[in-house]
Amino acid sequence: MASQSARRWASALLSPTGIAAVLGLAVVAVAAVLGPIIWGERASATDLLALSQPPTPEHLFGTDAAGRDVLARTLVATRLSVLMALAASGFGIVAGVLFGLLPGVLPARAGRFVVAVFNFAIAFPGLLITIFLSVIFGQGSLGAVLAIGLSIVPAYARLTHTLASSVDGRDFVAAARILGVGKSKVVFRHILPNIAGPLIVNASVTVGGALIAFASLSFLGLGVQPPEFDWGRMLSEGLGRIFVNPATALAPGIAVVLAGITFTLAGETIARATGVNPGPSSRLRPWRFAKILANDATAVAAQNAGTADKVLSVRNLRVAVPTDAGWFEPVKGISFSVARGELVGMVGESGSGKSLSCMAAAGLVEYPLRVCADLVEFDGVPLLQGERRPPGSSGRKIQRLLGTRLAMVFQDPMSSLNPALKVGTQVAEPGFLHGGLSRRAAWAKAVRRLEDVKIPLATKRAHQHPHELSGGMRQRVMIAMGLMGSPALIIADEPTTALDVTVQREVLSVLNDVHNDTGAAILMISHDMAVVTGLCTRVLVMYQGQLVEDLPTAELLAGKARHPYTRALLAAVPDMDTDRSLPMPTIAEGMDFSAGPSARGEELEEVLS
Ligand SMILES: Nc1ncnc2c1ncn2[C@@H]1O[C@H](COP(=O)(O)OP(=O)(O)OP(=O)(O)O)[C@@H](O)[C@H]1O
Repeated sequence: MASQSARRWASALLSPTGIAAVLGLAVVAVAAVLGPIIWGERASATDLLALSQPPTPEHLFGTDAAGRDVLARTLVATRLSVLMALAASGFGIVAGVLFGLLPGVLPARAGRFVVAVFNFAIAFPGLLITIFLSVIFGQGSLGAVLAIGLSIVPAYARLTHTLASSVDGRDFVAAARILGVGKSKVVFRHILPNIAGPLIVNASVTVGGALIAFASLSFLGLGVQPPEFDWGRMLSEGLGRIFVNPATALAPGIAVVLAGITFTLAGETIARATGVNPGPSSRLRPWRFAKILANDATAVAAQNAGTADKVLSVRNLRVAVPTDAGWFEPVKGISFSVARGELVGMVGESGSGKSLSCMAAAGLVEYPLRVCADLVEFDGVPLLQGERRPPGSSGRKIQRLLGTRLAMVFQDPMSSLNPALKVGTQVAEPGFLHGGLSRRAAWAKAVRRLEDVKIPLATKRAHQHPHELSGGMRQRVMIAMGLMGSPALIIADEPTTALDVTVQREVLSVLNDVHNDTGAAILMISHDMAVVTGLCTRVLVMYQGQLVEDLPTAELLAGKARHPYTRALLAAVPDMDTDRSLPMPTIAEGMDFSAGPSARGEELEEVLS
């Protein structure tokens, strides 16, 4: 675990962002520590013969109105500018985090009051609060630190509260509460460690923001007062003479921007190192194509030949996931197709790559994962060739095609429906997005579709939110949403796993009815052999990212599976004749089926015996 985290830090620090952040921080640190020692004298030395001079070899950024070297002053000002930004951010962040966690510790009513207070404070622009507070605290560095620190508090409190609320609903927090763990212990032991990552990342970005806030305050004459000077004060002095000598404002301006970028890059690096934002893998591309077929129109035509009767054709599809140790391929070059109107099942153990394959085929796999294929074609339109969209196919056209001709039904309908929107609004959406219907017409069609999937009192249900529906109804809502277009294919990813047995039957029967009524093909992903063999006419078997078997259901049930893994999978399914006094056959983890259909190792015999 420790070495994994060390590897992640090493990879983050060695990325271009990490290197830039480290170099930037080193420059800022050296200037802050050594600046006043090395350039302190030069920064305060006035040269009455060189007042407001433009850049010269002796004064690279010219001199100010008192004849002092602007570059030396900028370097010396680093210490005060950075220290003040760090102090204000530290104060604001600590107070903000404590304030944001407070609602979790206080009784419900008091907690709501606290939330209302920081929500109220956040409604005011940060700079306005800063100016208001600095007028109260008085001019000078201490007043500026307090004013900027306090203005950071509401935003940080809100961020902390939002992050804490998202963790608060998790099962482990509920378990801790059931065990009688006190409120503050739950907050500090269970919630805070789980939100620390994003808070730390935001902290470094906040330091960059604070630097700019100090510059703004000094620019308004409210921050640091002479003889002290920071970048903001220098900016304000320089801008007064910008038409006479622009270089005097340029040097502190560049310093503020560079320091701001440095802290932001540092935040990005910490995010990658702590896993909050994984970032791109160190190796840019998992695959190297000797020749990108996408550029070859003849190759496209040749590849498309023979796919007309297919609603989905997938050739050599691969998905790669970036990990600390390089690229991991959960889908290793699979090829399959679904004919128009066909019922195909995809089975395999958990983690075999079923969902990822189908999501990748539907173009739903996102960065940082990478997808490539010799060809993915849906409804006669090539979607992917190599790692890109084939030339000539527009993203808009593909989006419209997928929006109207492909329906997806996911395992957990609660997380695939937006809890904040009414069911009818969500079902109607494809109607006015892709179907060219008015909102009213789309709503009416949505209600008809809810009736089609046998939702009782569809008009009333359309006005309800997802949490007011049962699990089976939510699943039917997802199917109804797919029916707003004229789907050629429904990809159902474990649509019945989260439902009880009777509701499972209802949902399967709705899917079957939809297939019969519309002629849509169905690609049903499941680890339940009974569900797949009950509905589908052909079965695809996935094992460790590979498609190891593709055969008609009748042959599968007749014991004609050729691959040892499929036979092992079938052997592990109980039936009415199974002797319940004997332990069920299991497929041990790590069993080697790689030798393919001809393998007849001892392991297999053990499973099948
Ligand atoms: N977004 C992702 N980021 C990283 N790894 C992923 C991601 N999605 C899937 N994987 C990995 O890819 C592998 C295949 O996942 P997939 O969801 O396709 O499995 P599955 O066969 O559908 O399993 P299950 O039946 O449990 O849903 C797993 O090892 C999983 O951890």
